[in-house]
Amino acid sequence: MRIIRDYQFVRPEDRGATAAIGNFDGVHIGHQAVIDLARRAAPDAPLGIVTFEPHPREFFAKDAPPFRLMNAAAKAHRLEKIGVERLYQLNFNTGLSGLTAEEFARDVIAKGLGLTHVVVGADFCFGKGRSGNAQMLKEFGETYGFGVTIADLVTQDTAQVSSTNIRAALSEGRPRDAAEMLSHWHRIEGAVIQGDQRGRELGYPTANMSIDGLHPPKFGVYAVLVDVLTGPHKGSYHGAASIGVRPMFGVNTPNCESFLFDFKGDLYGETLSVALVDYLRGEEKFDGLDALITQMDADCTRARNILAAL
Ligand SMILES: Cc1cc2nc3c(=O)[nH]c(=O)nc-3n(C[C@H](O)[C@H](O)[C@H](O)COP(=O)(O)O)c2cc1C
Ligand SMILES: Nc1ncnc2c1ncn2[C@@H]1O[C@H](COP(=O)(O)OP(=O)(O)O)[C@@H](O)[C@H]1O
Repeated sequence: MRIIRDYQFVRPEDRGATAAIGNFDGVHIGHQAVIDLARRAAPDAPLGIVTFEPHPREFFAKDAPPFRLMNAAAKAHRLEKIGVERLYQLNFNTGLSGLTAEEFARDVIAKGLGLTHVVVGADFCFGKGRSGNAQMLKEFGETYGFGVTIADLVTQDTAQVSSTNIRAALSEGRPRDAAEMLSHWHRIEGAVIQGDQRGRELGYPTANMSIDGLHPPKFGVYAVLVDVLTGPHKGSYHGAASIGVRPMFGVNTPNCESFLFDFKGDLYGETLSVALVDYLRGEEKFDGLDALITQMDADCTRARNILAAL
């Protein structure tokens, strides 16, 4: 998969794609259905995605609480996994956000990216002030020479599959419900950073990751599948992770800390992808470290059993 960030200087081999347009936060089954339509609309053309970084909501409401299900790198990984060949990850700035609907259709889709076909969800809005809708895109396509497919919204058990419902499932500690809507585990992806070096003293070294900018799942302890994506320890591991603020130690910045079972080694700086499988319990403040360690032992036994049964 090639990532193209600037729509004004696109190489000839990156033009002529069929692409789905949207934010695709989570890449859930609704998104995948839209992407499939793009694939089927022109099976011989490269399959593309047009998306925006930062997410337009982050751009317009910089102080709003974090809501993203995945960062840009995690989204790119997921899209590559499902067969996307061109990721047009457009820089969402004053210039792009100021284009009218027609300018976006003409200058970005047609002239800039040279797309032959685009697919959007039925609720798609685009252009300055969200003034363009799916039907208008169809008309612009006729004028500027690209095909347009409007995808229906996908539903499951009557509830709409949406990034919003996935966020709600995660906030309520229901990662399996989120996974059902995603068709894959919800994952937190990023680099392993330094913590307080306390874990190793507890007998539980934990690989720490920032969750900055991400929608926070319910704070607490999870059974997790951990993929180490880089470095000498590349591979898949079972583990237990704690997401939250560590009330035992009075820390305020939330993060994600994973203990990998049957593993020893240095993970600092490596990229991890941590899949949330089951929520085990809330974060607690114990009377002493021994009580915390006893509880962590129990958490790990439970997590091992859950993960062995997958
Ligand atoms: C399975 C598991 C359960 C945990 N439970 C709690 C908890 O209930 N309360 C808490 O404050 N921290 C909890 N933690 C977080 C630990 O306190 C933290 O990983 C440890 O302090 C190491 O921090 P460090 O990586 O910054 O050195 C848990 C961690 C793991 C791996
Ligand atoms: N089984 C393991 N699970 C997670 N990390 C481990 C494990 N064994 C060794 N490590 C290493 O130890 C580091 C965590 O140790 P810890 O004392 O918790 O330090 P920190 O506070 O910096 O996270 C990890 O980042 C990783 O490099």
